[in-house]
Amino acid sequence: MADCNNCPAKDNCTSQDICTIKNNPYNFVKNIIGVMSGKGGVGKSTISALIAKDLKNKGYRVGVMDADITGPSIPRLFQIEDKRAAANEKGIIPITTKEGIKVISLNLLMEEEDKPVIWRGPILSGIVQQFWTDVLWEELDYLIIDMPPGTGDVALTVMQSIPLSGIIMVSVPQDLVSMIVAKAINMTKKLNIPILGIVENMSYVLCPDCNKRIQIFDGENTDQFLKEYGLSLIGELPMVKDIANISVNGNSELTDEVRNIFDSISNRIITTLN
Ligand SMILES: Nc1ncnc2c1ncn2[C@@H]1O[C@H](COP(=O)(O)OP(=O)(O)OP(=O)(O)O)[C@@H](O)[C@H]1O
Repeated sequence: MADCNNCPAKDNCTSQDICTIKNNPYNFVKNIIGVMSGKGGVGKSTISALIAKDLKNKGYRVGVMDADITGPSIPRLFQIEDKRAAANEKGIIPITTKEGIKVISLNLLMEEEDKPVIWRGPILSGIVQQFWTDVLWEELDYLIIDMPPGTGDVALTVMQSIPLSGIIMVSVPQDLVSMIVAKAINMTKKLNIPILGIVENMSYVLCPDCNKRIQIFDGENTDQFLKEYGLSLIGELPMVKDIANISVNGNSELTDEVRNIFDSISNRIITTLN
């Protein structure tokens, strides 16, 4: 029988008898959102960080778990790459960013951030499990999990050993309708995890001189694809320098256009999970 007292899923769960999820008795996390993509490099980590910052701005208690163990970019996105997490008898203490967001990443536990982790799947999966069971998240309204790209071993571990409230799927226009995204969507559906929506990153380029939107890919089959899978597009982000530079400048350079898109994405998350 699972330990359900402080499980975020306890109100809607029907599988207490067979559930094997372990929860940390010190943690009370209300909502857990996995940010997933069919393949790497589409902006999943950047979007995880910017959703977390927007939720924090709205006054929520927010944490970010970097489950992309072999490509951990979350510490740099929060400019905490020089910090190292400590532990006490209760568990691992996440680093708190200047915005007040709690963050854990393997890089915050490694001596040097550029040392590769040459470990096989079961060890990587074990680390992700520990990020849930052994990190002192304490009370959070939202825990954002930057998932590893694709549908491999570690992604499966996140989905099976952490009680996710929902998934945000990140894609780029040229592969929104592709088989790779469909695989990730089907995996999520098979594991009965709700998809809160799709965020299309690098949807268009904004001309820095005239502010004209340039749509590089026409995305003509997108509507049909979304309809087929019963999903909605909850944000379309431009490809712009201020997003590419958040690990250097933080949020300070973000335009109102980009801020408004994240405001609307996080509002959708809040209302869907309420
Ligand atoms: N909308 C955007 N405009 C400009 N640059 C972007 C945008 N989104 C992401 N990038 C840049 O694209 C690169 C990849 O982004 P990111 O690391 O967030 O992707 P990822 O999907 O998490 O990658 P991985 O799967 O390898 O971890 C980064 O250099 C990031 O700064």
